[in-house]
Amino acid sequence: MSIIQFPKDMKWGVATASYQIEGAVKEHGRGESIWDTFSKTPGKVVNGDNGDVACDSYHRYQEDIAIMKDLGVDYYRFSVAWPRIFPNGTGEINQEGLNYYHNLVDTLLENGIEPMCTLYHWDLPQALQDKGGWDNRETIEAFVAYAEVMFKQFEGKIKNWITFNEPWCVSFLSNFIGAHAPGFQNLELAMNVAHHLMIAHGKTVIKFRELNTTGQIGYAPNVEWNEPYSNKQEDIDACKRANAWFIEWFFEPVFKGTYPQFMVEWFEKKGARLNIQDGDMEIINQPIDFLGINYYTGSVGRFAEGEGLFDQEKVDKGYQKTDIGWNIYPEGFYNVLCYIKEQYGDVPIYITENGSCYNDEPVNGEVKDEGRLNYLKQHLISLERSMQSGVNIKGYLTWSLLDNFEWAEGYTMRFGIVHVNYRTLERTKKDSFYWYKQTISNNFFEI
Ligand SMILES: N=NNCCOCCOc1ccc(-c2cn(C[C@@H]3NC[C@@H](O)[C@H]3O)nn2)cc1
Repeated sequence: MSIIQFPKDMKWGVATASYQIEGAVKEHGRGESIWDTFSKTPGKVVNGDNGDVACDSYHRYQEDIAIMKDLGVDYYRFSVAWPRIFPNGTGEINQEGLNYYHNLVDTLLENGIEPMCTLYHWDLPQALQDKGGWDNRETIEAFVAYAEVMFKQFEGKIKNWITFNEPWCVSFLSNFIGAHAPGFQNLELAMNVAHHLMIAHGKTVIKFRELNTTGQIGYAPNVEWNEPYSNKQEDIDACKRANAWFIEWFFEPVFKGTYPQFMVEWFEKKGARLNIQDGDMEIINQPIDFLGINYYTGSVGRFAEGEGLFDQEKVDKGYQKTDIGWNIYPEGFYNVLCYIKEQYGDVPIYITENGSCYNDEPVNGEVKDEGRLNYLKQHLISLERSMQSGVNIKGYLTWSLLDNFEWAEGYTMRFGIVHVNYRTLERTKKDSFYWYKQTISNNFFEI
């Protein structure tokens, strides 16, 4: 029996997002988001599911906070629905929308739980999409104005701010692959969306500092790890490109003020060019207080001419998979964290999302989600290993507190440590909840 021990100042938490849990999409003046539109577009979401009700956390947040209090978390990472604050994206502020988040934050603080607030977790006001969305530079200014309202409203109450969740998903998954809202399939569009997101991030960090806002600010890229199948240079280069799509493309502008040239040239070969204007890179290159990292999976990859965007194919190594079909690859978690430290130094890191999809249902009031429990253990072992290797990990927040609307997969894929019955909205703590609760309390676990 051995023990995996975490440092005494380790922070533990859970994460959710507005469109995935809140519901109440027409309540108290909320405006439409691109996910309201996308989820109601036939064929975009499994079973035609949408976030109209979701987990109804808009009305049940006190119950959810009581569950978190029982869990013993330090942090609750949630996101604000921009369309609740600015129903049209800009212009008139919706006080009822602000009131909801004040009630949420006040209740968290009353229960000794620190809020970690994500300003953008994909629910762009539809009114802004109607004017080009993130492809339109005006959306950058609209976002900074929205962020400024939030900084001023929650000064001293929210001290942990994340500008953007998973800019890769917002740009490439949503505008090149087309699997998420708004669902375009244009590489150059996706690159310009990504660039505008990063400018909005930089301008928001500048605003945060100008206002002397109490607390810390960062962003939360999602990363994968592609391990070369062999030591052949073509396999190494192919995996470098695949990794850089998530890492260098979204890290270099922030940490170095440039885009990775080898990727710029690769995209140019594909006929896609960046539209960088004077001053853009200086704006993006703002020092941040922490880096959020979202990690789920990885794979072994090798060169395959003409395969995908990067002449790279995934190699099936027989890894076990979760119920959503993603490899269980804890070594990739260790590898990517060590790579980030090697490339970007000692930036404080919070794991802002790590979790797994297992669709176990309650039996006699219990949910025996052994797969999720094993995934958690394996990835926390990798996390502790990375800390022993000098990675500056400050905290770990698992995705997710609740089963919820998993985007294009709808309600068919469950990531929660708490089961949600979508008919009755009843919450049931899973075995993984009780294991995570014990791990948080002990700050260690046995294997
Ligand atoms: N890698 N190449 N893919 C090429 C082929 O893409 C097809 C689909 O791709 C993807 C890639 C990544 C994801 C994804 C989902 N989550 C989970 C959410 N994270 C934020 C939070 O809201 C969670 O719900 N994280 N990542 C989905 C689909």
